[in-house]
Amino acid sequence: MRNYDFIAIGGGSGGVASARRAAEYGARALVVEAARLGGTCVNVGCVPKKVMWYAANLAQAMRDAPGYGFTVGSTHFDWPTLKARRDAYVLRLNGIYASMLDKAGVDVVRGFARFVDAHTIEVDGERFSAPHIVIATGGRPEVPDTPGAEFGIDSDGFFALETQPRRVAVVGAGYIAVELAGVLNALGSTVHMLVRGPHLLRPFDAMLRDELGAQMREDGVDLRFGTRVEAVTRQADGSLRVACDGGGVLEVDALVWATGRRANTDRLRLEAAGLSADARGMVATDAFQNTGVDGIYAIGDITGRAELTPVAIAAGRRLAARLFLGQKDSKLDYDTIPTVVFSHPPIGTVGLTEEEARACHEQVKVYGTRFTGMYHALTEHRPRTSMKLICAGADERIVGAHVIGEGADEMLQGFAVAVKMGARKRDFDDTIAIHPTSAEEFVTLR
Ligand SMILES: Cc1cc2nc3c(=O)[nH]c(=O)nc-3n(C[C@H](O)[C@H](O)[C@H](O)COP(=O)(O)OP(=O)(O)OC[C@H]3O[C@@H](n4cnc5c(N)ncnc54)[C@H](O)[C@@H]3O)c2cc1C
Ligand SMILES: NC(=O)c1ccc[n+]([C@@H]2O[C@H](COP(=O)([O-])OP(=O)(O)OC[C@H]3O[C@@H](n4cnc5c(N)ncnc54)[C@H](O)[C@@H]3O)[C@@H](O)[C@H]2O)c1
Repeated sequence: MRNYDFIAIGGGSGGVASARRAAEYGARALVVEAARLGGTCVNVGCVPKKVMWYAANLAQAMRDAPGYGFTVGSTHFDWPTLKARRDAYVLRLNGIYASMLDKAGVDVVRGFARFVDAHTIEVDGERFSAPHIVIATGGRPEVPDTPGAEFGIDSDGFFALETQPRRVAVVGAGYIAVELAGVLNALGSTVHMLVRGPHLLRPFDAMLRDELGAQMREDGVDLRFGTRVEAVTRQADGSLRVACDGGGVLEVDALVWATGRRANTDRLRLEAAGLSADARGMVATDAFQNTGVDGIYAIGDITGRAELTPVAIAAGRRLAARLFLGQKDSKLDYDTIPTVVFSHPPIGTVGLTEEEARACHEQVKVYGTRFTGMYHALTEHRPRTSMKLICAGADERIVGAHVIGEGADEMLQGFAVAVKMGARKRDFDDTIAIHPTSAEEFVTLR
């Protein structure tokens, strides 16, 4: 038995961040990781996704270039080259994570952890104990039990693709579905999006989801709402036949299930620690990441709240400060979490949607604008930018800020600080615009 002060099960965003801080505050810390350090974000999430997004933007820039007087010769995009370079980058990051943990004095054990009791885990027959154990095991893609579902791939499979599929069906309407569909479309695949409901990005402000749908359609994505996949079959030539309800049939080279994720808690032997999970494998916590069992905490995706890397990191760091720095009140505020969807065009959003604001505030005022950004004044492809500020109360406190369009991905971080600090509309009005930018519209809305 090896004894520690703190054990993080899972070496992804939350586990690594919490263990590094715990060690910094003097704790003997251990991270147990079953696969590759960095977890979902580094290996099959944010990082490889953003690389693909950049590639897609380059493809678009080459299409825009003639508007600025460039004659672009014939271009060729080689998927295997991009994949090899992307994989090499991710491998470098795995190494950086290992050396960061080493420098911080955190021990790393490679293997799959299971609980023995509330303070003990077992990894490949070896036991480790600690008074404080955080479960940070993240999630994995979930695929529906549609007949022939196994012929499709999930987001992990997307990142493993060795060649670019020429025709693709993407099932789902969440972050992953719109991001992967946008990338594939910009890189030249024919993309069909099969959405069972009436909207993309259901929890988002209606302006964002409607605008994204309209612009994806204009960009050539075949967006089909109210469509369920009934069966997938592989044909003799290797292509897939996708049968939808209502009789629609598609022939594609790949089908990507982007239908949500479930938590990695099913093989952890939670019951040995006196814990249980819900139907999606999520572990309930209080505001301090405490589970129902003393000394066991949960952070990140397995808590089912705002499944984002910075959220897992922030929750882990605050937990470490509470446990080892004496900061008794240290906890993450889950309100007002900004987020970006790396769709084409990208979306930035923070705070309440208009619908949510109207449900919880009596006095709501909405400011908005829709325009073509200057970059696109000269290009043939002319996506628009839409913005919305949602204000509540007599003093017009900004409770929501939403933007879709060129640059939205880099625009919102600073505004999120202002919204979090309780900025009023007049504070935005008092701020001098930065010209010429799209972001300046946020401080000139009337
Ligand atoms: C395609 C995709 C794109 C994304 N893009 C973004 C983005 O742009 N921005 C953003 O903020 N978020 C993004 N996310 C979400 C983000 O990746 C997650 O919110 C984040 O990784 C969660 O961190 P975590 O620590 O909870 O879990 P993870 O990072 O998933 O880490 C969990 C780790 O635990 C390990 N593990 C599991 N069980 C065990 C066990 N029993 N023993 C030992 N180890 C175990 C796993 O191997 C894994 O490495 C994306 C996700 C996906 C899938
Ligand atoms: N840019 C980012 O920050 C980013 C990017 C990707 C993922 N993420 C995080 O990862 C989480 C998971 O992303 P996700 O896209 O897997 O989940 P999601 O919950 O955002 O979307 C799942 C989608 O699948 C649909 N769906 C579920 N079951 C279905 C079925 N049987 N048939 C058809 N459609 C079905 C849902 O209606 C929904 O549209 C996100 O919520 C987000 O927090 C973040």
